[in-house]
Amino acid sequence: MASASERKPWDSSNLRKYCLNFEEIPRLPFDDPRVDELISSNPVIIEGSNLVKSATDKWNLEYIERHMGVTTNTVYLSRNHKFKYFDDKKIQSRTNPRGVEFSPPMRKVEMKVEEFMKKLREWKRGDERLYMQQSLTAAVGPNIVQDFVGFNWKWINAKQKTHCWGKLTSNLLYVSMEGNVTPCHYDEQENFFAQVYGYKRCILFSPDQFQCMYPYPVHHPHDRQSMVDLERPDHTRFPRFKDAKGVEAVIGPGDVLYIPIYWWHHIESLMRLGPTITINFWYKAGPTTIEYPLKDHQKVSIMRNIEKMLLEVLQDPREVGPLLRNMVLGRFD
Ligand SMILES: O=C(O)C(=O)C[C@H](CCCc1ccccc1)C(=O)O
Ligand SMILES: [Zn+2]
Repeated sequence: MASASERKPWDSSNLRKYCLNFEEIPRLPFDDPRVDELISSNPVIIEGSNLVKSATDKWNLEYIERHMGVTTNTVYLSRNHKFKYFDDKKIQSRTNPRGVEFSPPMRKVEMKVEEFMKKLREWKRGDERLYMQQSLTAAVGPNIVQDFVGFNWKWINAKQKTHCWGKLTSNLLYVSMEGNVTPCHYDEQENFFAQVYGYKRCILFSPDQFQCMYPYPVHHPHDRQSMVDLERPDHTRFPRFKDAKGVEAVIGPGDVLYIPIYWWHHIESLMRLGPTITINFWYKAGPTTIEYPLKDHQKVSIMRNIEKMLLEVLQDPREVGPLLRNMVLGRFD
């Protein structure tokens, strides 16, 4: 019988079941030269970087509650376990004059950290689930500022330089309930995803899986999210999804997952294993050198620009699909 320290902290009963099988994301020590060979076009879990050691050593919910400071924090509430992000600027935008109906799947409230933690402690089945997603700024308490200052900036600044990324735009602090799911989406920034407390399962798909992932239209509030429900995929509407090839890993305290720009990612806090705390490091993309053949993420960016331009000229989002269909059907086969 493995001792408590060697016993695996989780097993398959903590993971949600999906119809796809996934390859494992490689795990490498931070000083392994293969890390830099993988970065910028492949995900990789980097071990032993001590990137957020000042946090993994001390942070838990009690510490966050005591030191988060007096400002309110952004908390999402969902009636189910899915926290499907939506861009509220796209709900009643001028290019959506007829208000194509959209019912947000979750709601956003500003909460003091004490209130958030109280709701977490008193949560019972049937209550709305909570997910705090707060940008780490100087407004947090002095202890957390101190821990932030103590991150391994030497290591991550060197990574930013080696890979010619743009500036660090934000560090988001995620405090999630067990079992919460962030459905599959991509971001337009490079991401070092540092796990501080608890375990998260991360399922990633490359940008070249675009045809299998069926993203919402760019003008839709769920822009950048996949329309496919990983738990109950509609194989009639999304026939190519069954061919999607994903990679996955469960990350724990001290692990840093590199999520390359434009890579699809689904993130779940393991079930029945308690709350999770993560800090992300979002970087602007580096300069785009145009070399042929174009990379798949560059084609995603081109498709996004075409949809944006069409919306600008057509104005009515309902005309974008028909025009694109008329333009390609039977003409480029
Ligand atoms: O760090 C990342 O990129 C993640 O996706 C982390 C994810 C929460 C992200 C919430 C969100 C989704 C879409 C747009 C902006 C924000 C998690 O850890 O649950
Ligand atoms: Zn994301």
